[in-house]
Amino acid sequence: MISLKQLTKVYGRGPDAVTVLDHLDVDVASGEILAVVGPSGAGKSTLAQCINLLERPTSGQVIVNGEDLSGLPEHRLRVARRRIGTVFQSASLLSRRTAAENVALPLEYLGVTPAETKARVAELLERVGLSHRANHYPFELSGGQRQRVGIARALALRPSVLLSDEATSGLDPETTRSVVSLLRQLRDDLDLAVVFITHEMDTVLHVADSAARLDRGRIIEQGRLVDLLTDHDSALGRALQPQLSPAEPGTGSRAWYVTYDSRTVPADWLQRVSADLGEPAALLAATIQNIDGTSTGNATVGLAAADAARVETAFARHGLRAALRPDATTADGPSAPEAPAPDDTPNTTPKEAALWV
Ligand SMILES: Nc1ncnc2c1ncn2[C@@H]1O[C@H](COP(=O)(O)OP(=O)(O)OP(=O)(O)O)[C@@H](O)[C@H]1O
Repeated sequence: MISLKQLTKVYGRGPDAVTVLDHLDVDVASGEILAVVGPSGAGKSTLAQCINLLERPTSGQVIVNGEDLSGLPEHRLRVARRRIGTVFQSASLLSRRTAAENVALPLEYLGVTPAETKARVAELLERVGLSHRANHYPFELSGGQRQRVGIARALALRPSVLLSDEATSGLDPETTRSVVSLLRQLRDDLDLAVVFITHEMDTVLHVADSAARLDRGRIIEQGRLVDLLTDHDSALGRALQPQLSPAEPGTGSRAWYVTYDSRTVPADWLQRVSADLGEPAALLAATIQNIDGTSTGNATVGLAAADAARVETAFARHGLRAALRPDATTADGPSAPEAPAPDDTPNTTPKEAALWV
């Protein structure tokens, strides 16, 4: 388990001081994946660096399994850092080392015997499905395979926390899905607490158990994914919904943007709403997914009914929230907030080396 308590990072001093992280409180339990999302400049990279203590927080605590790591002196920090494995964007593998030699790196720094290292590396590569690529160099591996090597390396010292810093950014959707499914598998098999930092909102639905939105250094909303997605008033929940381009509602009909607002929306809600209103309902766009056994999603529905209050009531009766779309041809619902814009992804820095030394 990892807890951040009042975590604060201020760069500069006096009138030049910039508060980049502002009293963050976050808990991630063992066996849980928390996605941290936020627009460019929100403080995601700084948060990642404070979690693995490449940067010292200005104040507040980083507590792993009950021990506060933030105040440790440098010589003890090296050992403490082993509890947090980090996977970076594009894995940052050493190009002159094979996959196996890259995974071995943290073990070599630790002085593990060659025989033990060999056995552990073989076990780790098998866990990430790359035993057959052990002797390949990074340039001989696909992007997804390189990330798997990065994950294996991050797990080498048996951490209880895995920090994924934009680890799927830049990967194609299919590779992202396979990396995400590996992370979920590892979460379960190793009971890891995973902090998954990303600017890719659509990945969050596939990977996370819970999500937090960081904006200008503050956590402005956080919660279990299923709670966020079934709460119409959650801006983060709505931002996490896939955005669709609905079909035209047809002459005489208007388009309604509908979100799941309850955990108990019946599967046949469209027929029910249609029956309640006494008119056919046209499905113009819909995305529905199962999160923790609960159906959530959004839809655009075309209806001829003129009485808006009556339509809203008909949807509300089945646990849905409906609002008229201002323009049926636009892709976003009327109250759907803008998802954070994709932004430049951070580059890895030589500082990372400190994680293995
Ligand atoms: N060493 C530093 N000194 C001063 N300000 C910094 C430093 N590092 C980051 N910042 C500032 O902190 C803020 C957050 O930066 P950070 O890189 O953590 O955001 P981010 O959410 O990761 O953004 P992006 O997704 O674009 O990488 C920015 O305004 C940035 O200019």
